[in-house]
Amino acid sequence: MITAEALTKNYGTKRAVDSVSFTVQPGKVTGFLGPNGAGKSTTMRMIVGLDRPSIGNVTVNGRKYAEHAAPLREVGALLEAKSVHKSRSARTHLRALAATHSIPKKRVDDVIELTGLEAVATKKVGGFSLGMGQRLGIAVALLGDPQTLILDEPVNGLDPEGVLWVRNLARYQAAQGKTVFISSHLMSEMALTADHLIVIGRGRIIADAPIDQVIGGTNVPTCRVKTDSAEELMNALAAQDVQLTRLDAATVEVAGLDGRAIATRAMETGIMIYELTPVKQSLEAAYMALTQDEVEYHSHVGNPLTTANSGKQA
Ligand SMILES: Nc1ncnc2c1ncn2[C@@H]1O[C@H](COP(=O)(O)OP(=O)(O)OP(=O)(O)O)[C@@H](O)[C@H]1O
Repeated sequence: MITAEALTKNYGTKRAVDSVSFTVQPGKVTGFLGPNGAGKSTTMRMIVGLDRPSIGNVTVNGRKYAEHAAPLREVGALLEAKSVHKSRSARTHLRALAATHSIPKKRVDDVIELTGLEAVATKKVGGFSLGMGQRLGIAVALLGDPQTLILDEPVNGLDPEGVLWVRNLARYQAAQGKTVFISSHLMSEMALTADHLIVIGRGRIIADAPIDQVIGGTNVPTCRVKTDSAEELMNALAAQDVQLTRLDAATVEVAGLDGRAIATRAMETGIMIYELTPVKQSLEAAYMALTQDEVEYHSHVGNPLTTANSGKQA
């Protein structure tokens, strides 16, 4: 179990993590989500003692990371900053780490096989692709067969087979009763992997709940409607709190009204609709709704077909 209490990190005048308290439970995969710069990596780095909290504290199974006699056996971590000698081979790197914890060479061979690194195990790490580097980082995390796994963006750079493998690995480890804490920006993948989510924005926790609750909590009724009069339908449905998105010539997505309300309005205005399909809320949509006020680094290319709170067609 990971326990954070009023955990805070200041970098100069910047408060990267702002008094966060949470527990990450064993036997579950806990996803750690948040916009760029929200404080995910800083939090993870504090868990494994790579950054010192300015205020508060964080423990793994009741102790600070540095107080564990054999930290690699207690906590396996894949973090962004890698301290790998680029001229070393993957196998040499893993063996050197294993030697610090009296981990047998056999375990090194096992994690090389487990992470699909056999073919490049003797190659210099400096020449590794992004995905191979990630696999090596995961191999390091698994080396001590730890009770707790902390993976910061583990699927970054992995091919589809690798992404699936990380998902299965995380699920398997949790099923074994281990604590698994994963950050990711890939919502579709997180939806398939996590049981529980902690969402952070500008250094503060904005959600800490089972994934179904996070998705359901921001649920806005949404339907896809097919009609030959899309523009007229959008005009008829336009209202505060209704978001209308023209998906194609004959399809409008309506968020904020249920099927009955849409059908009633269409009938009142003499618009024929020939399909009305409820859309299940996605984790991505729930995440966007949760974090819309927390994003520091906005992109400015929107969907030109989306009109919020307006019935105008783009
Ligand atoms: N060593 C540092 N010195 C100064 N500021 C830092 C340092 N590390 C992180 N920060 C700042 O702290 C904030 C949180 O950064 P952090 O890397 O934890 O975010 P994140 O949620 O992991 O973001 P991303 O999704 O982009 O990886 C950011 O504003 C970042 O610029």
